[in-house]
Amino acid sequence: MPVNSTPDQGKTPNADGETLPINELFYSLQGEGKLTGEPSVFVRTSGCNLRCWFCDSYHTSWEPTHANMSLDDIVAEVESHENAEHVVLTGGEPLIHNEAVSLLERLDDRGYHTTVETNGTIYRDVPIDLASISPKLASSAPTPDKDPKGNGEWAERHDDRRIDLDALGELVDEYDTQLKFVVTGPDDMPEIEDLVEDIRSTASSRVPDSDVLLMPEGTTREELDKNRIEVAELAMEHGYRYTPRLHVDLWNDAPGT
Ligand SMILES: C[S@@+](CC[C@H](N)C(=O)[O-])C[C@H]1O[C@@H](n2cnc3c(N)ncnc32)[C@H](O)[C@@H]1O
Ligand SMILES: Nc1nc2[nH]cc(C(=O)O)c2c(=O)[nH]1
Ligand code: SF4
Ligand SMILES: [Mg+2]
Repeated sequence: MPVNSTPDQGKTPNADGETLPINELFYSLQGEGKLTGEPSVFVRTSGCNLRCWFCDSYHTSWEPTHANMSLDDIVAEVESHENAEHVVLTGGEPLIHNEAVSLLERLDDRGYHTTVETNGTIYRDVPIDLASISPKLASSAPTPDKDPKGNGEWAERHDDRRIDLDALGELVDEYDTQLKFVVTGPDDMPEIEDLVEDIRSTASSRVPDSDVLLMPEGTTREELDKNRIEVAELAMEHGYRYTPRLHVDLWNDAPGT
């Protein structure tokens, strides 16, 4: 269900009035990370505290669009996809919303496996089966030459906010995790290695190399064709995992996939 309109659309909030701004809700295969290939319902919230220049969900960050949906309606729509045992809460940044907590509790009560796709800047105490954390590197900054909308107005705010070691440490300690880095080229590697070491020093639990995943940057097959082999070879060189972008390989940049 792609949602391109603005609020409410006549939806009735549930008794406690909780709603979430939903950009799209669809059934697909998990395209990224350790659970790649798993049939999953994706719930994509709108709104983000960062502005990566390459954001593949432009209408949740740079120009957010959504309909406010009640949690009842979201859960009902998730349940309508009868073959899915996995739900992926993504965005935008889903953890900026207080109501994400109630949604995850309800999904957990119903026995779903929940993955949360997060940029790792916010920790919340909530039932999450896999915290899929994608910390943002310096190369994600929307500098004037890369800004998809303006002239670099977000670059400084983005850079100030993109890493919060306390939040990363808590996420790693409390949940099963994967650290999924978007790689734009070999120059990203020293920062990834330093950050992984910083997270290891901050967290109490062990962060094995097998929980560190390198994902090529790219929103189309053509873009991925240019860098997937280089990123795969970087993963081999460093002993980290490689993750494809299966949905892009299968369906390119089609919405709702
Ligand atoms: C749109 S984000 C939403 C969740 C959260 N805001 C985050 O960044 O992790 C979902 C996933 O797509 C990744 N992503 C976004 N744009 C990308 C691109 N151009 N190439 C590769 N991965 C991208 C993010 O790093 C994240 O792992
Ligand atoms: N198929 C598919 N897998 C995904 N895994 C993470 C996604 C995301 O946008 O968070 C995503 C997505 O948008 N589509
Ligand atoms: S943090 Fe995630 S949603 Fe926000 S701009 Fe970056 S990739 Fe897009
Ligand atoms: Mg995506």
